[in-house]
Amino acid sequence: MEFKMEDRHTECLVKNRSFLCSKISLSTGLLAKLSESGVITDEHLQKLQNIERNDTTKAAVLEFLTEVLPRRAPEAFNLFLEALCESAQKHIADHLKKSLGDVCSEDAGTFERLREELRSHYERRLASIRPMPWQQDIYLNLTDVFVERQLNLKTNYKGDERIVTMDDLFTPQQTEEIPRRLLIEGNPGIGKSTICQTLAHEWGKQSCGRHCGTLCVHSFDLVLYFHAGDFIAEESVAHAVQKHLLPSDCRITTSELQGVIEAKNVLIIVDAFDEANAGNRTLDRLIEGDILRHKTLLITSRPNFLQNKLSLFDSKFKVEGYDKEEQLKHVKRYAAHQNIASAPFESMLKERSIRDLCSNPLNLTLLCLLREEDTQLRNTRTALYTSIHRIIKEKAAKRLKLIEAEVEESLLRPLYRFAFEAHRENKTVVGENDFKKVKNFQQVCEVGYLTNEVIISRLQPEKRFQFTHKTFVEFLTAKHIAEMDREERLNWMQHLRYANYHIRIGGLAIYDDFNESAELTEMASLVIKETHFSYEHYPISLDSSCEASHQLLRLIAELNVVPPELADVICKGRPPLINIHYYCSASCRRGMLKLCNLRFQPPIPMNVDLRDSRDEERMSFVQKLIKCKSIECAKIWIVPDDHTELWNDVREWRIGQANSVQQVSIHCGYIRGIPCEEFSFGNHLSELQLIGFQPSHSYVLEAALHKPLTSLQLIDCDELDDGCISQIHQLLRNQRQSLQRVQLTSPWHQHFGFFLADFAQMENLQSLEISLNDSTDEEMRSLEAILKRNKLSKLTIDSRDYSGSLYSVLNEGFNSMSSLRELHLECVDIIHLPNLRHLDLINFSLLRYSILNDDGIAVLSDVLRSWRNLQHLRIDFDYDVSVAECSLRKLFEAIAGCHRLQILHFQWLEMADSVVPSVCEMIESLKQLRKFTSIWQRDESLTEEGFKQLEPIIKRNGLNTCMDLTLM
Ligand SMILES: Nc1ncnc2c1ncn2[C@@H]1O[C@H](COP(=O)(O)OP(=O)(O)OP(=O)(O)O)[C@@H](O)[C@H]1O
Repeated sequence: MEFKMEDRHTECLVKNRSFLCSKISLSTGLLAKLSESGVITDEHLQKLQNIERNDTTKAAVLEFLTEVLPRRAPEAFNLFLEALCESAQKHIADHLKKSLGDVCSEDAGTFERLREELRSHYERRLASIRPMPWQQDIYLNLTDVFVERQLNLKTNYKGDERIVTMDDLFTPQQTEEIPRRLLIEGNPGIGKSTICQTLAHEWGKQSCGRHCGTLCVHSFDLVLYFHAGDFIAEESVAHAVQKHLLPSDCRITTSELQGVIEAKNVLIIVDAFDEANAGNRTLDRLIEGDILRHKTLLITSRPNFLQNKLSLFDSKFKVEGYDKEEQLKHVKRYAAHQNIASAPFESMLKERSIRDLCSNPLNLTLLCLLREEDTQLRNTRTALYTSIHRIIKEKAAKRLKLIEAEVEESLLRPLYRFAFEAHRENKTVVGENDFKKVKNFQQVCEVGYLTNEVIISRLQPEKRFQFTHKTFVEFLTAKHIAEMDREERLNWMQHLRYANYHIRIGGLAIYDDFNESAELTEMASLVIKETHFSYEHYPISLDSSCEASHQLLRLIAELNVVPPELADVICKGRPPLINIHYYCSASCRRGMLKLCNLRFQPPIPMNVDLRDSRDEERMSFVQKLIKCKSIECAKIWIVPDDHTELWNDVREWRIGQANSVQQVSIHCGYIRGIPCEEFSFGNHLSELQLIGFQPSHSYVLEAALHKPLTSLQLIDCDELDDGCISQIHQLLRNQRQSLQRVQLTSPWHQHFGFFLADFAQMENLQSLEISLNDSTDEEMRSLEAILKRNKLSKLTIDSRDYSGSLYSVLNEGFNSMSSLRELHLECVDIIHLPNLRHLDLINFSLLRYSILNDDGIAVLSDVLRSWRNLQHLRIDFDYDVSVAECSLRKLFEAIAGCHRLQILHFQWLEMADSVVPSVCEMIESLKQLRKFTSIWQRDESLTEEGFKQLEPIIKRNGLNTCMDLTLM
């Protein structure tokens, strides 16, 4: 890249050319200094030495003066003078300085003194960051923790932007001109001051050597670093320098300062325009170019304080929040600086409850400080937000020169109410009409939770305000809820929609601010009822998720102590089973641990799905559950990355041992190889579920051969080899008496019918799930025996090839299966199974690849009418077959008659506008329905009109809905 030297430097070199050619000695010392500071490259060096050797020193110096130096970075001139001084040619440097002085009449001595004074001031005073300015003892080393920022450069009035790095700050942008007035805008705590501080500090560190490739801060002779308030009551920049940047015994007069500032290439940095913009005459003149027009001025401000001065700026930048990479860099630098492991900080970035905060550098720094200082704080989100809120409040008090109580009373309370109202309408941006009602609104904004936004419409600018983070709206809302009176609060809670709706606001500050536990109990009962906390929850499956019933867990996670009355209410409403899913938040898990401290008799069984996350927090969570007396950690789901991890998990959690978890689900998909050490389960292993089992995992089965299994499940099982088959035969024979549940299923056309003879021997078999394909007559006879024994309560059959004999065995069997409550059929044509209507099912699924044409729907509608106790229904429609609307309507009518239905799941339902009314009627009549899912509406026959009719259903109180629709 070609650079252009400052004109006055070029002039000075031209004027002194013959002097320099005859006086300069290209000594090794000088050349070494020049290359050390980056003024010349190795190539230049060689060239100069060649010229000197083949011609004369004068010729080499001339080459340097005309071809090299003028094309280097602007600061190269000063570096050249420094190199002269340091290589015993100071007299030449002095001559040049004097000559420069002739050009611009400044006192070289004053400039040097001033520069040294400022450099050492910045180097020492700006070396650390103090995130909480009133707590001077908390500081971080700037160079160690600083994360390089990106800036959005506004490229036109419409708001188009381009990303540039900090190195490009002073590079000419739209025109060739070096920008003279620069503006950086950004939200509170986003890092504006830190950018200014870094620039001044960098400059203080003398030259940049070769590092800065462009017009960097080192190209300025002087950097003057101010807070906007420094100009108040100062008549000139020189006065402000004298008062705020120099020691009082420095003895440089303001007129000397004025001379230097005028003569030199100066950068004036002014931070926080928003904090001191009123009546700041000198600063205004500086911005307007009424004074020091040719000097570079960089101003920072929160957004939209300079609205009427925007045209004066050549470059306008915006700093935005950290992206993921910058967040990671921030926490890593922080940890390295504090000399501690970065893992806990990195996992903090993933914690859902605080993830929102992490994009703001101030909040992220506070989170790091809080996490390091007090691990307790991690335990409740309320405590964490309260700490941050306290810091923001103190910062506001300092900025606004008020005492904290005044900030709370006159600014924060109105803000809490304001947030509550915004939250109710699900807004983070508020318009003029909303804030006109609030007294002192401008000051309320300055606290730091709201930022000023101006939407430029061509006709008229519109003023709007935005909350910096959505989670803060929730926190502030909770503060308001805590201040409501009791009746108002209960009334508000009663009208909330709980299902499929995260009332996070409830999860914050409210409880700790209550003294009356009667009210707390009342509220908890309401939440238990509305979120179906006490209902039976279905065991975890791969696609199950954290739902509204966990709301209570998240609420108690926020309590420091659970009062006895509240504990009573929770014990009375205990659910028969609790699931902790992979997607549960840290707050669900903390709530669960609080629940462990209550006394449940008998203990509540719990399933925990850990999947592939082995972070410290989850590991210790499981350890605590295992030890807990009130909870029986029944089943654990793990997805080990390899055999070593599997071995570690089984050992660490003592899987299968008497006093630990005895049911396990292992996802074997990633496990390769065999552990070197012996692999074994404890002697009490009662349930083993293996997903993605392959013959290479047979050592896991081996370890279960002699355990008292009640349940063995091989799901998504690969083709078995002879060794595995005989191992399973042996296992089934060993456990013939104890096994109550077996599953051998595979989506890949596998046939496991050869185990049916073993199953037929099991007297206590209650649940059978199997994939069949091409069964032999003998196998069919075994199946018939199992069905007719009438012991099964659950049956799943998945067959690619329903031979006539399988249909007839099933259809016949249904006549005598009065114990069957759960039936799942895959790839079936239901018209061959009319005897279904003799069953008394609670849970029925017609799964994928089933044939569901108009005839099938007629049979299904018919059988549904006879299942009076049905609670759970899943229908996977056939996406290759279109069905008549009247058939669908009949089906919906039949479902509408299943009054006990709680969960309804449709897959691939073609929901056209015309069937929407009957879907609505169906759901309307299902009073007990609490979950309705309809996935993948492939056809585009649902219009916005139809969707509008569905809306009241989707939003029905107490109904958890999940609809995946495509609108036309
Ligand atoms: N680039 C960065 N690298 C590391 N930490 C940063 C960075 N920027 C900001 N921080 C952290 O965030 C805190 C707040 O940043 P800063 O004071 O610069 O924000 P601001 O935009 O000036 O805010 P306000 O408008 O409230 O004055 C700093 O004290 C520092 O701890």
